[in-house]
Amino acid sequence: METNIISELNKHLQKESCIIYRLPRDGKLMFCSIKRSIEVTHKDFDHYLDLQGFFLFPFDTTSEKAWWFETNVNQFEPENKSFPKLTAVQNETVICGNTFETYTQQFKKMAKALEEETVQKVILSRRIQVEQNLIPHLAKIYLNLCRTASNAFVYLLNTPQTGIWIGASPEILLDKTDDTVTTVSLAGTRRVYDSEMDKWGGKEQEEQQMVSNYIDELLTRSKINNYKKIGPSVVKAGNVTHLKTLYSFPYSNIENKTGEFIEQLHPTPALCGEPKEKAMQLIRDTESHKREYYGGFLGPVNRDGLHLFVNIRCMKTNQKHSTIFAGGGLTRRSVLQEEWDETILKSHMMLSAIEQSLQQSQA
Ligand SMILES: C=C(O[C@H]1C=CC=C(C(=O)O)[C@@H]1O)C(=O)O
Repeated sequence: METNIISELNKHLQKESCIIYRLPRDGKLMFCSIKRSIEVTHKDFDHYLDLQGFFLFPFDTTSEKAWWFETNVNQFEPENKSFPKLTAVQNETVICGNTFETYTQQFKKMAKALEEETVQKVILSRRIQVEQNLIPHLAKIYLNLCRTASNAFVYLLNTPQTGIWIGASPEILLDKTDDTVTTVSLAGTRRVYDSEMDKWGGKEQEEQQMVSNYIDELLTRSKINNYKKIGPSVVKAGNVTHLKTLYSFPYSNIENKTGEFIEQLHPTPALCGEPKEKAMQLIRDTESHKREYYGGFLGPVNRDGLHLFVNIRCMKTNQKHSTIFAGGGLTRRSVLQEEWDETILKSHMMLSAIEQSLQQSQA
């Protein structure tokens, strides 16, 4: 059966452009062919809400384009949904990326801005490169991600405009199902094995609280008073856990102004920082890479719903190499080595999926 899915995936990947996605906790793989690619902005966002398509927005709309892809969608339901567990990464020698020295300099620059209270929180990200052509293995990598990250939105996107991206995001940006809108405040990271609430330190609770405060303020400013808030609770995302607060409110609050609302919501302090503009500038001045679509958002839309996820735990790939993006929230309480280790931890789900697929290909 698995060979079947892999050959379906490979067939689909032969196309010049395509998108494959699986919604969280869903057994169905959605295969989308792209009929049209249209450059969009937040302003014309609502125009596309009744059509069948897929949005892709970058982290920073001043440096990359945002897209709406009109799609034809076919559903594929694999029979075997009980996926085995992945092995841990064994061969770390294939990887390289920002050195610890570069990361240290960037951390120090951000720590100074935190110390001087220019910002209260800022996200420092880095890239981890795999020096290998992973394109022949993408179908297997994708399935391996579906196995490990059952709570995540798992996608694979290939378009001439954006290149190939693959990821398994645990973070909803905005979901609209049956006239209810959901968003989340997700932040703070720990290994899966120490996931009980009382093990969470002040730094993680504080950084997640900053995201919640930001959402609370936005909802109040937008005069959305009838919202429900649940959490924070501990949620699992592959090999890590996060703190999550769930927000929901009736769609009527943002009807005809969903794009405008999203423009204010994204990027939250889970990906940018607090205050937003200063954190954004600090990221532009400090990181030596462009985030491109990492930290942006993406997901399908049609008349029945809108499912947007923040593009984290993702990788961009081409025939020469692949780049995994991983970041973490810095506050005044951040410790250099712990933040560096956290980026390694966050990249492990993708690295394990790669490693496993390479082993499967050799077997
Ligand atoms: C920025 C990332 O994660 C965000 C989401 C959850 C927890 C995070 C944290 O603990 O720092 C980040 O805010 C990433 O995975 O690259």
